[in-house]
Amino acid sequence: MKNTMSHSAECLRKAVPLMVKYNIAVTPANYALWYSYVSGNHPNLNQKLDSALRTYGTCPPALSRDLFEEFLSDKDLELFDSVATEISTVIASVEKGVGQTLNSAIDFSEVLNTCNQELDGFSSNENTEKDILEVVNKLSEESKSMQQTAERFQQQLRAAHKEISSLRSELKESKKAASKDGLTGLNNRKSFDEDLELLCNSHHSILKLYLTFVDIDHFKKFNDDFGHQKGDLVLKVVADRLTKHADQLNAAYRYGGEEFCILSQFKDKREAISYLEKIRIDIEKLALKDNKTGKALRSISASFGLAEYEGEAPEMFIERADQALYKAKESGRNCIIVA
Ligand SMILES: Nc1nc2c(ncn2[C@@H]2O[C@H](COP(=O)(O)OP(=O)(O)OP(=O)(O)O)[C@@H](O)[C@H]2O)c(=O)[nH]1
Repeated sequence: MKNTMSHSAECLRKAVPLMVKYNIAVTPANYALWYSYVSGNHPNLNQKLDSALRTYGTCPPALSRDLFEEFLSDKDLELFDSVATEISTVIASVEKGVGQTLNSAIDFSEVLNTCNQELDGFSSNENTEKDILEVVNKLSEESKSMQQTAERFQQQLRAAHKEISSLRSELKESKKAASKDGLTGLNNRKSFDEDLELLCNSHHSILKLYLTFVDIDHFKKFNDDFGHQKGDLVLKVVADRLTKHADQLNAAYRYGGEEFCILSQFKDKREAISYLEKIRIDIEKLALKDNKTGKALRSISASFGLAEYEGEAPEMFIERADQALYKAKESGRNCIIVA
């Protein structure tokens, strides 16, 4: 893969007309996808896109999403992001250069105007004076047109700069969205897998690493009695409780379905348990109401399975915390069990 700045800029430039041609929505995710297509980094991606274009004459949104997920790694997105940053920097420096040129053009024009005025009052040799005035007028005209061109150029650069800046912030947003759970807004399973791997591999802190599984009790019954939508509401309010207690050392995730998990760092198990106890009580105290009737819904509770990291593989760590959760359910639910 060619990795030069000009190659990257070329790819960015080529991506947009293709997206327009094939009627692709200009979202940051699609832009990154088509940037990748043009740069040819993933031959299989190109094959699949080409086949979609042959079949549908476009790439349907659902397929674009699948291709984005399948082919665009965080590394690709970082590369795309850094290309956008580089281009933005280049534009900024060119803009500065043009700004300076513009200023010198204005200076130049002023000098010429002054000369012009001085020459106006000069009358010793009419022919020479006329000649000089003509030259100065011509120079002055040229300087003005140079100034206009530079102004236009600067406007174009400003527009490009703005476009790249908003593209970068949108890309950041789309990356953020890719790491969050759509229903609860918590970190999603993908983020959990990444964070767990990272923490297990780099855990040398004086604090210990803990994993807790949190599972809502008798949730199936709640769904059955009040409907799936009310069930979703329960997931959201429980997620809110977890978020309320989250901080730099305690990150909460939706693991899947009605199951959540927390990656924490504490001095010891006692600290970890007292932290979880606060969350358990907060969930127990939730007073859910039916929005329409105002009637109180059934109270809810959650069970907790906690494991301290013992240097094992992440899967084993998960397994132990899961086992602890299983025991919490067996022990009557609404409690914390340590592996
Ligand atoms: N409303 C809603 N329900 C979900 C979602 N994901 C999973 N569920 C439901 O969560 C329920 C989980 O039920 P079970 O695993 O049997 O466990 P439980 O009823 O919570 O009982 P215990 O865990 O044994 O206390 C199932 O009925 C799933 O349909 C979701 O996103 N929204």
